[in-house]
Amino acid sequence: MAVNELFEQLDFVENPLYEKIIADLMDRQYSIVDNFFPAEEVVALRNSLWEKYEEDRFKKAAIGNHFSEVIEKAVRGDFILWLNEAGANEAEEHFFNRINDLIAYLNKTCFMGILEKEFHYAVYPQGTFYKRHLDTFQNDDRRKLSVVYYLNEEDWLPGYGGELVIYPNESDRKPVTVYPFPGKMVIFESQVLEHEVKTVERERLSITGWLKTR
Ligand SMILES: O=C(O)CCC(=O)C(=O)O
Ligand SMILES: [Fe+2]
Repeated sequence: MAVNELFEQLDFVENPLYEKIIADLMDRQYSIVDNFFPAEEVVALRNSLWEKYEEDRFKKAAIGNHFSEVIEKAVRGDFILWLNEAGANEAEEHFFNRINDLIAYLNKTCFMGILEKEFHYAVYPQGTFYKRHLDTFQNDDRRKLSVVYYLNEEDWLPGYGGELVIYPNESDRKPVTVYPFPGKMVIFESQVLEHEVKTVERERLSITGWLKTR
């Protein structure tokens, strides 16, 4: 039986966007998608972030259990709030629907074995950054794919800083600079690619998360 016939039998619908993400990941361990969600969903998520931020629910992000606050501040300066899928509001529910759809696709087509996920909002106040690191530094080797989704205002400019810089593994490939424009999603292999967030000149908003194996 031809593969396409098999997929038809499994009620499989090929998704060109997901196929591009998969091809990018196989080729260079990261993928950048400019409009993963419709613009109104970005606005809804940004409003949801602000609401919770103003309720004082965000905490200074840590880098593990064994570091002092001083060291942590020299490594990363963002404030985070973990999302709870069970208690998601409407905007977050849309977000999780799309993420779950992507996970189902990855598991079906690539046998990635993603069984868990975790996501947090992040706010980088002016002057903060996140030094070069690997997302598995907390000894969480179940983190397979890192997902970053930017919620900045529509008028975000490159000069505001806060670029994500990804360092490819192959020494012949140059670092990749990603501007955190609203609606942009970056997916990369957590165990492979080091990256950093450059100093921000404006408050920088995002959702960051991980797709995890057992
Ligand atoms: O916000 C970004 O662009 C990356 C964030 C990051 O590297 C992290 O939270 O581990
Ligand atoms: Fe990271």
